[in-house]
Amino acid sequence: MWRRRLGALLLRSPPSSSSTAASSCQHRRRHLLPSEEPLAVNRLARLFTSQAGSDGGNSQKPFIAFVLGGPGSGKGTQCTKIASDFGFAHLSAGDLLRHEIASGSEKGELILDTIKEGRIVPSEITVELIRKAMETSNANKVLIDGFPRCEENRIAFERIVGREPDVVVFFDCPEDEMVKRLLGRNQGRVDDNIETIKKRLKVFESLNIPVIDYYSSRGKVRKINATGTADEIFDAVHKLFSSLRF
Ligand SMILES: Nc1ncnc2c1ncn2[C@@H]1O[C@H](COP(=O)(O)OP(=O)(O)O)[C@@H](O)[C@H]1O
Ligand SMILES: Nc1ccn([C@@H]2O[C@H](COP(=O)(O)OP(=O)(O)O)[C@@H](O)[C@H]2O)c(=O)n1
Ligand SMILES: [Mg+2]
Repeated sequence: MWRRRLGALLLRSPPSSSSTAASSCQHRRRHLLPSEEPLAVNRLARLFTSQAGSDGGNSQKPFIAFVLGGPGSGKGTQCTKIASDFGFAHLSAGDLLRHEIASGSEKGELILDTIKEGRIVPSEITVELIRKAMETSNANKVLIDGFPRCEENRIAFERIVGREPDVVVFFDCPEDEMVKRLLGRNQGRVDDNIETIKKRLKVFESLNIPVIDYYSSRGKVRKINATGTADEIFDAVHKLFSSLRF
């Protein structure tokens, strides 16, 4: 129901890498046997179970809000405001990946190439970065911004953590507005150019919308109209977070 056709601009572009992007995520969707679980994912499970209380566990688990929306929909902008007003830790998957590139780690080259192409980085890399960031922040309320980006991301997280996020906030924004914002972002990002933006929008439609649809069917999604000024949008966001129990 939230699927929107690409604008005329995007329809004219050849689907050069969307199929590559899809297969990169879907290629990794095979269910692993327990003995095959990536180390990072095992560690993530331990992080969550070790925070469980003596009541069987639920009271001390962090409240988790996944924050989703197309590229340029305003996820980062709104997360900063939510963190400030409601005391959430803000973990941006994209920022964590960019820091990994900047750190000069051996995974950096793969991450950089993937981001330049607008594709999805393998889940074990992203989940490990999120795990470390959660461990460091030790927060009891967490915004996870830009994750899960595809079914592989979602399955890796939920299967190991053993529960769903408490809420999924979806910033719904028209594509022409997202393109305009990204081209004006001016942060020197390697993926904020029109060619990569077209690919990212296609990846959002083909891989991320299904995740949003999945959580919608589970009653988890709170859709926010992401047009208007950042402050106008935050009015709606503020109302939403004021209504949540965390
Ligand atoms: N409501 C808005 N109206 C206009 N520009 C916005 C709005 N919200 C954010 N922006 C700008 O659009 C760009 C993308 O916003 P950002 O929060 O980084 O989105 P995302 O994290 O979803 O890609 C940034 O330059 C930001 O300052
Ligand atoms: N869960 C994630 C999040 C981001 N990424 C990569 O990082 C890029 C930038 O993500 P981002 O969340 O910072 O981008 P925006 O939607 O905020 O513009 C994405 O286009 C992907 O290439 C990923 O592979 N997996
Ligand atoms: Mg962002």
